[in-house]
Amino acid sequence: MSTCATLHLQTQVASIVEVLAKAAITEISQVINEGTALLRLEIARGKSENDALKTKLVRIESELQAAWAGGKRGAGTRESGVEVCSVGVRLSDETPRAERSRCEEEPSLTMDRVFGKEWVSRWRGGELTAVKEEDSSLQPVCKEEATEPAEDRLNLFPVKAEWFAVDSYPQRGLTIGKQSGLGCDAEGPSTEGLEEQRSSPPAMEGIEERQTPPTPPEVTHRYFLRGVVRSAAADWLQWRVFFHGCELSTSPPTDPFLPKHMIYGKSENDALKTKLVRIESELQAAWAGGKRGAGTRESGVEVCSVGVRLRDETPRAERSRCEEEPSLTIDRVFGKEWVSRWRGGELTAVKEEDSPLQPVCKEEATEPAEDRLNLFPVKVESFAEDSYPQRGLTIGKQSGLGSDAGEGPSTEGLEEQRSSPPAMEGIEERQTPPTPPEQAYAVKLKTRPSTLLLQTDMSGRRVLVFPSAAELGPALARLVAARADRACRSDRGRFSVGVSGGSLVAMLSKELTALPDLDCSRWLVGFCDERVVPFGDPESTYGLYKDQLLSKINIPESGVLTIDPTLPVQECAEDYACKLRENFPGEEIPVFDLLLLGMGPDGHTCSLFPDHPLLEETQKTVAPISDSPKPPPQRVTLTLPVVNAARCVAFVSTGGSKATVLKRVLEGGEGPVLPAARVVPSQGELLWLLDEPAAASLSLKVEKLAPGAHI
Ligand SMILES: O=C(O)[C@H](O)[C@@H](O)[C@H](O)[C@H](O)COP(=O)(O)O
Repeated sequence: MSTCATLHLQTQVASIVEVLAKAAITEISQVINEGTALLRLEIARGKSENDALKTKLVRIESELQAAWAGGKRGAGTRESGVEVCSVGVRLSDETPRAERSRCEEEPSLTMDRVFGKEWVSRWRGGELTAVKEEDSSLQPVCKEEATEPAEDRLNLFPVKAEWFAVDSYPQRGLTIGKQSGLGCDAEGPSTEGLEEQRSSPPAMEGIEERQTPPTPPEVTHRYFLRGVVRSAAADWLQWRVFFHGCELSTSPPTDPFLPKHMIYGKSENDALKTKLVRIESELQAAWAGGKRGAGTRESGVEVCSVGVRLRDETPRAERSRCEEEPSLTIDRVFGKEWVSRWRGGELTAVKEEDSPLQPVCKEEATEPAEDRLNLFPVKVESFAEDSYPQRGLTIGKQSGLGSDAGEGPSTEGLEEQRSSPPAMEGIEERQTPPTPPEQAYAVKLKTRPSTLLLQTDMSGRRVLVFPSAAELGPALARLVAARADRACRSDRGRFSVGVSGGSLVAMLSKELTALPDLDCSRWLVGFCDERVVPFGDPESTYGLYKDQLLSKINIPESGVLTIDPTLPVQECAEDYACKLRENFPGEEIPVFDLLLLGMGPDGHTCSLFPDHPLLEETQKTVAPISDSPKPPPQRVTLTLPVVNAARCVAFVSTGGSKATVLKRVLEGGEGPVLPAARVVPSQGELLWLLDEPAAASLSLKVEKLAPGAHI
């Protein structure tokens, strides 16, 4: 080609390229402008969302603040002016000066174990000074006077401080609470020197404080346009155009022209969202976990000073959770430790100091309101067998619950009360004197707002009497079905029940199979004891249940834990214990939801017989016995540690032949404690279902259920 033609061609190509370049640049700048406009819109939206998030955060946090400040409604006494809160003591206007200074002096430490979470809080002078959750160390908390305008404040009160190891900090959310991030080391917050930290927020070594927002990653200023530009005018034409010195990153455009803080706004936005989610879940957890006021109205669960109380609007799921997981609240106030257990919103047991947990059951209040004393978990001494007559109940006024002037609840005098039963003014004593230990005896307390009937047999025991076995049977079946429903709805998702032999087999089988729609698909049935005989032997408890019950309900084969009767009795017990371990994973002692026990005329239960060494077994969960006084001689049996670990133990005993032994088991008497009287669940409920002939000799207070009533 001649030079002239070449030049001409080059000119043409140059002019074409120039035209295209201009078109491309126009196109690109239009795209950038649109993109920028979109980004600006996005940022503006993000900013407004930011602001909304901050506003919501401040509100949520103030709600949490209120919750914390609100503590749990006290079970304290009006007179003392000191109200015990869930997380400490709070002073009211009428708190006497002496009391106020005492509160200032003695930090109250409250440890709440509610729904498996341990919340420890320390208060001084009515102010929350430190909190901790689970095994993190106590987080000091000081509430700085807010200096920033409200909408900019990130947090104002003690929330569970998330501690970031230094290397993880930049990737994770915000440090919660500048105030609560007080001094931390690699293991998390230290608590020594809390006092000086109250003066000023200490350096958070290891965690950079957020003086200024972290700068966003450098945005590359080099713009390389790499890509395929589809020219609007010429769809058919695809050009690959490279402009040196002008490269646009191929990642989503980070507009270089936007002010930095607007880009930062997005990451802050995300961080705020993260924090908000956490705070809200904290709030939910706190409410559900039993911190009054820290929850949401929806959860409907309000924590009282010693536990959780259900409200009408408490959602069913929350209600069952409260019923399922007894909340145990340990309040250390004025140097005293009050432990209270609540289940289903009702106070089921209290104890003070190192005395064992005392059961509490509530009768409907009968006295007129004005002459009732205050509701307060009373200190009830548990009586050792030999000391019982010498020690009285420390109840009501004597234990300083109705406090005297200004001194607040006093505990002096408790000691001398041990010497002689205190005068129980305003408290009706039982008509007949209570009888010696491991007895259930009840002293009627006049308290507000209800009459607490205290039984001191150290278990949440109830004695229910039915006119006859015919009425008892259906109530038993309803009890089993109700406990099964509750257990299946719990996070265990199944119902574990232990059944006994004897007359229980026929009653239970008849009544359970009479229930409509009984769903046993998630049941696990074990045997409280079993005879080591072939399953076809009429003495085999499993054999009887298989014929009368198990073959008639929808329980899977894997849902029945049987022994291997072909093994020698020792190995048989070990094999059965192994099956329990497999079916109660992680539980050193298997915890059954319900154990159904019978009691022999000699006071035996399971295959635990009077004066037998097996009564002292504390290590094994299943023990062999070869000398059973009740034939057949070879059996395996659950031991007392397993029986007493159950969430609920229900004895069923009917017939006049049991009357004498029942009186001894339930009301005590001469001689060693019988096996059935040794069933005192440590955490669970204890129910005795009797018919009137069996209860004929009892003088203790019993419950009589109306026909069809639920237990
Ligand atoms: O297999 C067993 O023998 C039982 O488990 C046993 O502990 C039974 O429950 C009592 O002996 C009461 O039996 P009655 O209810 O028949 O009196």
